[in-house]
Amino acid sequence: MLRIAVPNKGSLSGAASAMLHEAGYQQRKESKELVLVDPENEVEFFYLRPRDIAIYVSSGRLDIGITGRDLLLDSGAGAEEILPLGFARSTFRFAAKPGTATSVADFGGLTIATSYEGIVVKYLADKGVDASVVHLDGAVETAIELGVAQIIADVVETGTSMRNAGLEVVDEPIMKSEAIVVRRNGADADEPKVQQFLRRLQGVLVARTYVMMDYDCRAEHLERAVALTPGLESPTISPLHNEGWVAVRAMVPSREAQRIMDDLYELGARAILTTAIHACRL
Ligand SMILES: Nc1ncnc2c1ncn2[C@@H]1O[C@H](COP(=O)(O)OP(=O)(O)OP(=O)(O)O)[C@@H](O)[C@H]1O
Ligand SMILES: O=P(O)(O)OC[C@H]1O[C@H](OP(=O)(O)OP(=O)(O)O)[C@H](O)[C@@H]1O
Ligand SMILES: [Mg+2]
Repeated sequence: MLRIAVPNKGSLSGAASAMLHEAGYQQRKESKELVLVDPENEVEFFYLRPRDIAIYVSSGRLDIGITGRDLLLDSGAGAEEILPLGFARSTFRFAAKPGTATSVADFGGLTIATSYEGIVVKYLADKGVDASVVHLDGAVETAIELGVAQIIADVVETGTSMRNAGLEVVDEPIMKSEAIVVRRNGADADEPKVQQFLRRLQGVLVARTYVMMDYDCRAEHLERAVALTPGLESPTISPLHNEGWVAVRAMVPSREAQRIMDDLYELGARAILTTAIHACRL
């Protein structure tokens, strides 16, 4: 049985379970369940704190896990990213009251509050900046108002929390994060059960970002139409009963679907349809 760590709380938890469910796996029905066995798929899910997941996976007790890229880096655990999952996207940034600092080089002698001490200490060391770091569990934005620190380093998604605390970001983002799949450093990359799990998640990612497009067009416009809808490998072309017309079928990125439909219509294509993809293996 493949043993997989899934976030039990926080920003990653709901989206990770939703993605696993879309990939055909059973998921727990209530948040107090700690372990769930899915015998049909030969998988066992362990619901763990997102921060602990890279540590469990690096110990070799669990085969793979879903966590955040920032949490993996912060843990310093011997685990590596094998698939980005496209949700819980954020940046990790420094912020301060306006006028405190314009770059990391100004942080010398100051105190920085963060829940991600591992990332911050390493970053400051790489930059050769001598600042103190104080660890807080959350609501880090308030640390400056309460005098615990002059700088914070925290997750920024929309920037609302920082703005509400009257802070502005300082310097470039330390890193970009999103949910990822991790496994132990150096573990066998070709393990069939792991490969099958990754293919299922990749199938969900593709189903979420592509739609299937069908349309009819005159044969003389085919090359221009295909340039608009090249598909992933190459579009399917079928003859229509009406001579001189063909039917085309190709996957297109959902974000571009409406623009492509407009362009195809301009080209003379008709009966242009898009349908959702529920699952796929590429
Ligand atoms: N507002 C957010 N938007 C996107 N990702 C976020 C956000 N807040 C936290 N994350 C991501 O979630 C992961 C941290 O999860 P964790 O459960 O430890 O904290 P949390 O989501 O802030 O939950 P809580 O504060 O309720 O414990 C990190 O990968 C982080 O980048
Ligand atoms: O840029 P924003 O869209 O405002 O999102 C970022 C905020 O979201 C998270 O906080 P959370 O609500 O999890 O509280 P916490 O700080 O206690 O973890 C994170 O720690 C930031 O504070
Ligand atoms: Mg939080």
